[in-house]
Amino acid sequence: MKAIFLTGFMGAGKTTIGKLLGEYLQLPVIDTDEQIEKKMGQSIPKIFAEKGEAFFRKIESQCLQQMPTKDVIITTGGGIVIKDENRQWMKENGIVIFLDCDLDVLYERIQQDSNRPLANKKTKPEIIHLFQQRERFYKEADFQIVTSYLTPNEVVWKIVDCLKAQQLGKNS
Ligand SMILES: Nc1ncnc2c1ncn2[C@@H]1O[C@H](COP(=O)(O)OP(=O)(O)O)[C@@H](O)[C@H]1O
Ligand SMILES: O=C(O)C1=C[C@@H](OP(=O)(O)O)[C@@H](O)[C@H](O)C1
Ligand SMILES: [Mg+2]
Repeated sequence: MKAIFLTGFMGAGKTTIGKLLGEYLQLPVIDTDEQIEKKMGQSIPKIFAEKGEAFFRKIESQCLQQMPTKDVIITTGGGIVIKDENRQWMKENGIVIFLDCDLDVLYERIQQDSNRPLANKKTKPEIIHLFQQRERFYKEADFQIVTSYLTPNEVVWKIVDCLKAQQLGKNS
């Protein structure tokens, strides 16, 4: 099976749902943020604070493009879609699933989280603006699932439905 990429804004549940999906499908899960932290030996906030966003984005693209592309679930950071080369690489190498989520729900989840430097201390209008800048990129995904009022397990089942539909499409 081709790699499954979960994309979406900060707080949409990519990391959480990826782990559950991995258990359900019995596939390994790799989180791009975790890979970056391992490679750099530093936390995401520290990388942003000491080296800046442009550096983080460079490492993020490198990590993404070194990922396996078969029988794996890859959970991405919310900003991975900004770069054309990343979106293109994911499309070419896997199935891209956009976890879409209501901005009110997202804001509640991320506003207090000091692990997300691009959300920390931002006002709600600033968060909305950031989302709007990225929305069209998220929408390039193969599938879009609205997760706002679903439990993580319900999201997993929806993803499995998408994968089955995709498989049926290929066989018909
Ligand atoms: N479907 C959901 N329902 C309720 N809470 C969720 C759901 N998905 C994620 N969460 C919670 O939201 C927070 C952010 O989830 P996370 O997986 O880190 O998001 P992302 O990786 O997309 O930034 C976590 O506290 C997680 O437990
Ligand atoms: O949206 C973004 O630009 C970011 C999202 C984060 O990942 P999550 O989407 O898992 O929070 C992480 O990659 C970094 O803080 C930047
Ligand atoms: Mg995450």
